Amino acid sequence: MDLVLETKNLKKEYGSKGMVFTAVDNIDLNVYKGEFLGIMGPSGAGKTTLLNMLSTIDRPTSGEIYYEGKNIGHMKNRELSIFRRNNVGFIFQDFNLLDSMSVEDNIALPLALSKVDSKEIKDKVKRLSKFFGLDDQLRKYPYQLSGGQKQRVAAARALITSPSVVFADEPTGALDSKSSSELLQCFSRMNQEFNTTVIMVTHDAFAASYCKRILVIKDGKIHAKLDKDETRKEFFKRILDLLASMGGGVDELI
Ligand SMILES: Nc1ncnc2c1ncn2[C@@H]1O[C@H](COP(=O)(O)OP(=O)(O)OP(=O)(O)O)[C@@H](O)[C@H]1O
Repeated sequence: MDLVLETKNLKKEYGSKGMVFTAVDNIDLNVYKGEFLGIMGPSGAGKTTLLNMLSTIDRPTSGEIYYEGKNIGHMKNRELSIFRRNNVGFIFQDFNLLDSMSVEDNIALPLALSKVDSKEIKDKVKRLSKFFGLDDQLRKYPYQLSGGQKQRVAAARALITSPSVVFADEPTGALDSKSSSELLQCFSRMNQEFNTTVIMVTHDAFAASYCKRILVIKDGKIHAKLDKDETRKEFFKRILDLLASMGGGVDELI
């Protein structure tokens, strides 16, 4: 399997002398092409801090991050922002769509910013909107969509640059259970059909059960790892069992 993302001794500290708090504590991680990786853990465990460093939004205090073997720590801010635009897709809990733009323009935005040929943009928007069941929504504006539709627009936008990795931070957090299931099925399909690598932070064991592998983070460290080698329902039960066995501080995850 091809290694897409690798970290070595990844650390993030907040504060200054005498008052240092370690949010992510020496994490070593390998993520392979086509993985659907879930990151779980109690509130304050360091999940978002880890995700922000992996997705290049934030820089580590120490340690290394390699994308397809390339150390991104040496990149200057401008180079890093171009790298991010071309290699990383984002899906946030609150969608982050631009209200003044149509669905079509929201999906196309990352390519429009990269000055890609308009025919190529149209073709890609068409293909992805079909995949996400949004063909009839392209002329609408975000306020005219349901939460589930908005999140599928965000997913299409995240995929349009064919990124190495798509990061999703609590993508089902603002959705009802039916929309959550639909979105997670889309994630599984995009993972299978496009071989997209997805890294998703979630509190929700049901959402996590769609992943192929789960890391549970606690106090900034990897506390447990789970690989899916059974049906989704059986995996869901195993996740619940693990979280229950962890006891204090993880009740909120269940
Ligand atoms: N900018 C910051 N300055 C200081 N401390 C921070 C900062 N950002 C995060 N922290 C602390 O780092 C720890 C990890 O935060 P993080 O947001 O990564 O946790 P999380 O696992 O994503 O939590 P949640 O599930 O509640 O979103 C927390 O104790 C938090 O208070």
